[in-house]
Amino acid sequence: MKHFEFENDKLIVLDQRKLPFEREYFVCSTYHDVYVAIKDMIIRGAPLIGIVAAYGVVLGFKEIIEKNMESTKIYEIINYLASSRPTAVNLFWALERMKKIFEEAKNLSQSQIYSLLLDEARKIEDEDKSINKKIGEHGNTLIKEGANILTHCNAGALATGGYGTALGVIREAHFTGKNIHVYVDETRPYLQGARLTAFELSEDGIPNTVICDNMAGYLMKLGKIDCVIVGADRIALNGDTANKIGTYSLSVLAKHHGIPFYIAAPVSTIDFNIKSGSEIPIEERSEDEIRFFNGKKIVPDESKVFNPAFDVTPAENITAIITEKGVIFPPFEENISKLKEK
Ligand SMILES: CSC[C@@H](O)[C@@H](O)C(=O)COP(=O)(O)O
Repeated sequence: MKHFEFENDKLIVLDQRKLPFEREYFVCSTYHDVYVAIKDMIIRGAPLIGIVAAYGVVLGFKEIIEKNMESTKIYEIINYLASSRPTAVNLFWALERMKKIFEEAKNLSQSQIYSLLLDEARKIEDEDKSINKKIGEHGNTLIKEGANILTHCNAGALATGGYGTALGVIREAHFTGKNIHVYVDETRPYLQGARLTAFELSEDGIPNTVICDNMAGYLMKLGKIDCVIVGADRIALNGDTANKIGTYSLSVLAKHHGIPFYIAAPVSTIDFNIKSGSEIPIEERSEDEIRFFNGKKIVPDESKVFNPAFDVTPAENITAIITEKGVIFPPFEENISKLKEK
């Protein structure tokens, strides 16, 4: 099975908390289950959060029909799903698309509305897969033969409908025979790099080496990194980009060492409503993600912990943004605005 599938009115998702050593599935039969899957990071990654939320709306509407409720109850359900995680704009983008379909269809029968919502969710899923392939192809033009690429977190197939954004570029470079090597930041505290990215790369036979996050600067100094490619959770109009905590530090290191720093993301990750990164809400997650490691307490109780899940990389640290519509270079403000019209 794939890492998620909507079938017979159920959304079945691969439980990413258990990877790489266990393959367990979490079954979402209700929109509340979908909320839990997103909030508890059973699934994660900006594009996948959007896709899964769209199916959450479908399940929500199914419940409306079964319980003889007013169709407009869907607004409440959409708002509830929107409160699952705050940073990845793809969540709000996908919910907005679903809301639009509902509004255009609201005078039809409930079963017709249900079918249209399901069609839209499937469309969001299918589009994402082809978008990632295009991101891969555009990004590959930036990758040199034999490149050593550093990535952070997981912006792979597991974080999207398939293929991945940052890992889409990496896959494309690998499958076009460029002999690349990937350094994978383990990505504390949730370890998306060590658990998920290393797993995906290894499954595809892409040579990779996992490092602790604090080793990246040393590798750059040794001349072992040719470029950095990461995904994004939200990109502001001026190019400021929110991504997994630690991305900002990497961008500073890359700039210091004169290493190109690329963001790979679909246009749906651009928030055309915000001017700069200071407007991006940064999720704070449970202290326990830091206090505990593998179920074992590692921090003294007396110590406080702080667990922001994302940070914002300023546009001036970004060499280019790779999208399905092409590679965007500075001036970002001007070039990102043009994407809206394309
Ligand atoms: C293609 S996924 C891009 C981003 O969503 C990814 O880099 C990231 O930061 C994921 O964070 P997560 O907290 O695991 O959802």
